[in-house]
Amino acid sequence: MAEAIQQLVLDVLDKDGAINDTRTLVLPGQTEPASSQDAQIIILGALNSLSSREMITYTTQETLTHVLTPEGASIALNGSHEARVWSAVPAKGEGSTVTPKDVEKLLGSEISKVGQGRAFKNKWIGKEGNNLVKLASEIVDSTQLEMREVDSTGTLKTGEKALADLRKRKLISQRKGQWFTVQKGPNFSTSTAKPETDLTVDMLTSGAWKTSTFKKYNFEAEGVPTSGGALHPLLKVRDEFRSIFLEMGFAEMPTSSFVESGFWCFDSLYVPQQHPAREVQDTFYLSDPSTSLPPPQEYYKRVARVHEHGGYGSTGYRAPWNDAESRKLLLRTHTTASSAAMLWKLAARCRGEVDDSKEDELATHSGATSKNQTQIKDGFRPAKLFSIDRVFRNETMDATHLAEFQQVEGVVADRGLTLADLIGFMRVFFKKMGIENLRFKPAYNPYTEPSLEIFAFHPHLRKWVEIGNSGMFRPEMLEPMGFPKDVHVHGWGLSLERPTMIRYGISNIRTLVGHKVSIEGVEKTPAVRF
Ligand SMILES: N[C@@H](Cc1ccccc1)C(=O)O
Repeated sequence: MAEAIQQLVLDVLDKDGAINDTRTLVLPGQTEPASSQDAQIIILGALNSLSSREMITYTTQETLTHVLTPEGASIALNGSHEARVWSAVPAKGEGSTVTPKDVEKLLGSEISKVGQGRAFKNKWIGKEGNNLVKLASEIVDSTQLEMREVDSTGTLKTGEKALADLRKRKLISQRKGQWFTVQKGPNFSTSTAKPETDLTVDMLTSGAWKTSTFKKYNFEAEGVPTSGGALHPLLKVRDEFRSIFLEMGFAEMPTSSFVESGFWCFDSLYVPQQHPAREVQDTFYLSDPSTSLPPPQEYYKRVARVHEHGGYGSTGYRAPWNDAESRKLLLRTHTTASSAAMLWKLAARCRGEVDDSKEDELATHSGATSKNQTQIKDGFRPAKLFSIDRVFRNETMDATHLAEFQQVEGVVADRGLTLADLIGFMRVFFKKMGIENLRFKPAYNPYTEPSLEIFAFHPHLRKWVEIGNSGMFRPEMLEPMGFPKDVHVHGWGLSLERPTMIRYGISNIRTLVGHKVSIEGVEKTPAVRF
């Protein structure tokens, strides 16, 4: 129906250019003019639809007209009650006689009663004995004329007072109406086909897009309000760690490669080749390519020797060395793999491989302080290095474990460092994170001795939670690199996820993966500090 009306409006506009005279619109499939409330709603809907596509413009006028009541309609047809009474009465001296009773019989009691009253008042009829007689030889039935005028024009020339009178007599009633002035719009066309809203694959393949009309963008429309972007909590906490490192004089290590060799991830760190952490259940190995480029040969030989036979005051593992194990490619299980590679580069001066007069890339990564730079001996320069990057472990995922996570790691290389330096350093470092209550527990790492697990008291959880792992790197690791005996390196590592979860009140580590966290975890949860 709506479509048909749209078509009707367009066709009329096409012929006339505009509809600005009053037209009676006969709805398709109907014979009566559209007068009902329903019809008005249908027409309005059709006009709105066309104008939203800018095919037409229209304005609406409210109209107030009058229609005849059934009684009014009968008067328009047969005359007023008084005129009918007058017609039924003979003129004077006509011979025949008519009594009021006769009129009542003829016209019914209602018409005869009201009609006689008015006809008497108008002096149209009078009484002669018991009989009624005409007093006027001719009359003008103004009520019937008024009814006919209202019927054809909806109003009366004589004005509102006369209309009010007829309404009171219940001969006419008011009717509200609407009419529309419709004009062609900028997109006028005689076709009601809806414009396309999407450019589809089908349209592209069939070529239909060439002839299709497309719905215009409505730039006035107010879009869905977007919430502002937010930094991922891991990024925020990473920034915090990074600032702490930088203000403590650390330099950031390059850690771009996720893929490492067994050599750098384990062997260089004096992790025995039979260590369970190297099993497939704990480490992801690459199948293609599966073998790394050969590591630096001299260093490699020294590492293999210390593992198999010992040296530097150590007995070694006394287990056969496997070249293939060392060359395996894997996803790094800790960023300590990068630390090892950086320390090996740092030791280049000690091995006499770097000409001191030349500036090399190490200068930018050494993080050396000016005080320490005066201590140059054996070519060694102290260094403070850090990294924050992704590591991978073949773990079963649960609320606190992921197969990949971010590791925050620092190493400090200097002469004469002791365990007290490490512990003191940890206190300063974590204090900057707002974590003051620390405990250290002896632990084991193949590459550090002594090793310490770091615990902090969590005031909300009301318990000690492990926040990191640390230790003094072993001579079996440092001396093959070429560091002199009195150079010590301490290091520590922690996950970025754990402090982030504590800070943002996130109980499931999986929430930290993906974009949901910005809505669920961060915006709704106030930051919790230790
Ligand atoms: N690699 C250790 C962290 C660590 C780094 C350096 C020294 C000691 C420990 C870990 O993954 O937990």
